[in-house]
Amino acid sequence: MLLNDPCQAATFRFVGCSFDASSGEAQLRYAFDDGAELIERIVFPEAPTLDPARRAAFDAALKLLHLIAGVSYFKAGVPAQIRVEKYAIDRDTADLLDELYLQGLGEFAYQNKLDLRGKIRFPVGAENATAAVSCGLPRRSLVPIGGGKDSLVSVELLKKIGEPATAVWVGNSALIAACAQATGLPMLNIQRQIAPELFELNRQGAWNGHIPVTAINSAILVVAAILYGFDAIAFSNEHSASSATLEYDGQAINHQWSKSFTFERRLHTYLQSHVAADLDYFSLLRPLSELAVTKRFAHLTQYHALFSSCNRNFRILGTRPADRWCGQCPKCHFVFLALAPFCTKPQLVQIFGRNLLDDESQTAGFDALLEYRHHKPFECVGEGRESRAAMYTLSQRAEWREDAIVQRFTHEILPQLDVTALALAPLLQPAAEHLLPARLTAVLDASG
Ligand SMILES: CC(=O)N[C@H]1[C@@H](OP(=O)(O)OP(=O)(O)OC[C@H]2O[C@@H](n3ccc(=O)[nH]c3=O)[C@H](O)[C@@H]2O)O[C@H](CO)[C@@H](O)[C@@H]1O[C@H](C)C(=O)N[C@@H](C)C(=O)N[C@@H](CCC(=O)O)C(=O)O
Ligand SMILES: Nc1ncnc2c1ncn2[C@@H]1O[C@H](COP(=O)(O)OP(=O)(O)OP(=O)(O)O)[C@@H](O)[C@H]1O
Repeated sequence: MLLNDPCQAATFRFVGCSFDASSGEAQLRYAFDDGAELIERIVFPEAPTLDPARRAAFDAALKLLHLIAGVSYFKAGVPAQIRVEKYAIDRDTADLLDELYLQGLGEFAYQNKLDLRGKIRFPVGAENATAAVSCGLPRRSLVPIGGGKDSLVSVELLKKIGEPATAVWVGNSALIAACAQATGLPMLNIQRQIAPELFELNRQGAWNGHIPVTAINSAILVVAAILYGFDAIAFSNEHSASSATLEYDGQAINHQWSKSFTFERRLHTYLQSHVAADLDYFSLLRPLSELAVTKRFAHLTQYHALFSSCNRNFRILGTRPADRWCGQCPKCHFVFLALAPFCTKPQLVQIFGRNLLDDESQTAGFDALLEYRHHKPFECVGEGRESRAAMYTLSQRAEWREDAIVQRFTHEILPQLDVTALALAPLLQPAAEHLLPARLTAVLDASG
């Protein structure tokens, strides 16, 4: 199949979106210039008949999903012009998208040596919308499950305070399904099929790189919340996700931008004013650092043989690790290091099947986490100060201090650091910022 070269296109078109109530399939259509349509399909299983009170909210949510999910395709060509057909968007919507596309594609632009500043402009064709109204959403939470530790910590916090919740995931990962099953919560699995032509465009050399996938999952779950009736979407994005990966040319580049508090607040406000006034979008773990999360996860032994944070498990096309942890990537390195202060050594080695801290070939990977001679990796890992505090803690423990990577830290890196900045305890204190609805703030006490 030979497709138009998206890098030569003048315009990226949001061609239209639709929802088939009988099959539960949403179709999101895009194109470059007058090229073939790229159609993403998202299937909401056993979709109930839409409550008429929620019709307007559903239509607004579907358009928002169309606009946000377009980032996967837009990035293949990054044309100068954006056209939204079939419906018009207002200033607030355009501002939200301009920021999401610029910041969410920050890593993509940095890696591809592109400067997108001032170049992404969604066209405004409508007056600002009148304020959204409440649409009678029942009081219950959707908890997105990613297969990793964070969402499982959230699940257990919600159970502790008796919040009615459903575990939801996007895509067909068996690993995520097993974690969701183990929560014992009701489950909802939403299928997502990226337009296959995108993979062909990638093979033909289109622009490629990281996209703000949490924003896409968020928009899918907003549609689900309105369709099935949930008034809360409880993500599990920690405080540390707001820190930039690096600074470049005056711009903060954050791999995890769509997990940041900035994006959370932006989407939360937008949804309540433009989609449904009674829908709460927030992260339950926002006050917690990565280390505060791993401390809690260390006690959730029922999930230790099931979870994985290694993103190689979640590829659509590429090869996946045989045994849940590839042991080579930044996520494997970070989660090993961040759990180590809170687990016994045999427990941790059993989870990973090996001791990554006693493997000299992993030195560069751990150096990057410590921000020693490298910048923090482009992955969802904690702040450099968290990794340094965890490593320092291990260097003081008999069971870890002889291990190759820990020994090297002690002899080569530690003498260059200020020991007073390496304490674990301050990093375990909850931060004040969060958007939890009042009924859920009890989890902040339950998480102590
Ligand atoms: C699983 C993964 O990390 N994938 C990234 C990887 O993709 P790769 O080519 O190795 O394989 P596939 O996942 O099979 O994807 C094939 C191509 O499809 C495109 N694509 C995929 C999903 C999507 O939503 N939009 C897409 O455009 C893309 O062109 C793929 O090449 O490398 C890609 C290029 O850097 C990344 O775009 C892939 O990232 C996925 C979108 C993904 O799901 N990544 C998450 C695991 C991830 O990075 N999560 C973040 C959360 C932060 C955030 O929301 O920004 C994290 O954990 O750090
Ligand atoms: N396929 C998915 N479907 C729904 N939600 C997802 C999916 N993948 C990730 N998420 C959610 O996105 C957020 C960020 O994902 P992230 O990978 O950081 O979390 P995690 O998988 O719970 O933990 P870990 O940091 O150990 O990987 C979490 O709330 C997670 O539940």
